Amino acid sequence: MRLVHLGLGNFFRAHQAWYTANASNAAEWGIAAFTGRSTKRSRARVAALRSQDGLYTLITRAADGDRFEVVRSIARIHLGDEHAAWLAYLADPQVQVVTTTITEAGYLRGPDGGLDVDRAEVTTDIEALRADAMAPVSTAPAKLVAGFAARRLAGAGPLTVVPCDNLPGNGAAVAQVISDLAERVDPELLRWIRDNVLYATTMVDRITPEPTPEDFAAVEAATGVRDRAAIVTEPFTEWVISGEFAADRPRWEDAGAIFTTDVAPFENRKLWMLNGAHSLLAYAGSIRGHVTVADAMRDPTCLRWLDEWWVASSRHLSLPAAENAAYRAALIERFANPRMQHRLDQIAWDGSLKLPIRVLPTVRNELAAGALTSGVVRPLAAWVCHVRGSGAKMTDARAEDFLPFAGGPLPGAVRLLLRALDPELAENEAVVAAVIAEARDLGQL
Ligand SMILES: NC(=O)c1ccc[n+]([C@@H]2O[C@H](COP(=O)([O-])OP(=O)(O)OC[C@H]3O[C@@H](n4cnc5c(N)ncnc54)[C@H](O)[C@@H]3O)[C@@H](O)[C@H]2O)c1
Ligand SMILES: O=P(O)(O)OC[C@@H](O)[C@@H](O)[C@H](O)[C@H](O)CO
Repeated sequence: MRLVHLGLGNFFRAHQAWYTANASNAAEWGIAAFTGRSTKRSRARVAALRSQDGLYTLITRAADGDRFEVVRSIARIHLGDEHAAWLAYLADPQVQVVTTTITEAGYLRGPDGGLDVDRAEVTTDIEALRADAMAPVSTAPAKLVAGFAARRLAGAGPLTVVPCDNLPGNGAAVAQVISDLAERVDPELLRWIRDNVLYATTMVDRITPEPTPEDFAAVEAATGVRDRAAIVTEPFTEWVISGEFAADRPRWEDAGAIFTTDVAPFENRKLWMLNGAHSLLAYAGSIRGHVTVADAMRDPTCLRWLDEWWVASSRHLSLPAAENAAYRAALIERFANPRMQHRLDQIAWDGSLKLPIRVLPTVRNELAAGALTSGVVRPLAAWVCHVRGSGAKMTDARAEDFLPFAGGPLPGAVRLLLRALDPELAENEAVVAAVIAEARDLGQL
């Protein structure tokens, strides 16, 4: 094992595990994969993958047919609470890379981007690590810090963390939460981390929905194998990576990954145009009764909303306009793939953490340009409606911070809900008025 992954979910199997399997030096890079948590869903995944020795079928689903491929890069499979195994891998000098896909919520960032030290689970983990730097812990930042403590003790040398979640500047973001946590645990350990751990920054892109029983049946029909760990993804895939690596790494570039000095222009385009549009459809499209992205793409009203969103978001990107137009054309084709069942309620999860990343930059940019239109605030208004019970069912890691303000007359609720996303924006009367008007248009009284 030379690579450890935290957050064994759908996306990792369609993306990083696939790139690693297709690297020219793949034979040197077995992955030990851990789920982020130990939920019932995680246990089912672990059981399915273990029963297949880590092998699984990747279904690449184009509009005109499926391609089936067995991915062979996962060598060990663990539940998130198998702490002794986690420490043992991180203490092994052969292990030189840690990748993560733990969702935006998993980094436990507060409003300033640093570690949210007011959260109970963070406090509990800090106390545990103060007593014993390798104690069992539950949060991802604490697991990484405990792993680094084990690595330091073993003298196993430097390594690189490669975050693969939809967070802008994800390398700096994870470095910050690690440093915030380690400084509260042990200054010596913090020093070691600063000297030995490097963080890559990545933009990741490949639409990967939750697989369905029909997907498992498709694998069985085509290959004769009953594969309960199969994953469906789209043909399009992108991985843009920047940053130095502390030691060795898989040659992901041989599988198509792009190494660059600045991920930000690609990251902004992806987060604003793809993920922003996804969130728009998740909230506004589900209010119109749509269940999947492809359903919404058959609705001319949703297409008009997307058009308005893309005009607004793309004009603030630094990449050439012609490239952005091509990206947008490709998005229309990707979203409309009629054979992908990408559920809007899956995309809608954790909106309070996603909207500040995917939607608010465009709202601020358009506000600064004096161009605040209904098309720009629609994702925010639709999220307000979603929180007040319209469209897709709400699931949000921060629900307790804003749900108490969601009821009552719309104007007051809009102001308080916006405050939960961005206090400054909530003070802007033009924004508040535009969101109220658009929420009314979407059916709120
Ligand atoms: N699915 C996609 O199309 C896609 C594409 C690009 C990027 N991503 C990124 O990957 C992330 C995961 O997507 P997925 O489709 O694999 O989801 P998933 O639900 O299949 O897997 C999520 C993984 O994260 C872990 N996790 C969830 N909450 C956590 C928490 N609070 N702390 C620690 N671990 C936690 C889970 O245990 C699981 O291992 C997304 O949130 C996104 O940032 C996904
Ligand atoms: O994965 P999430 O929950 O951050 O966001 C849901 C979708 O917008 C996302 O998964 C996209 O499909 C993906 O980012 C495409 O690369």
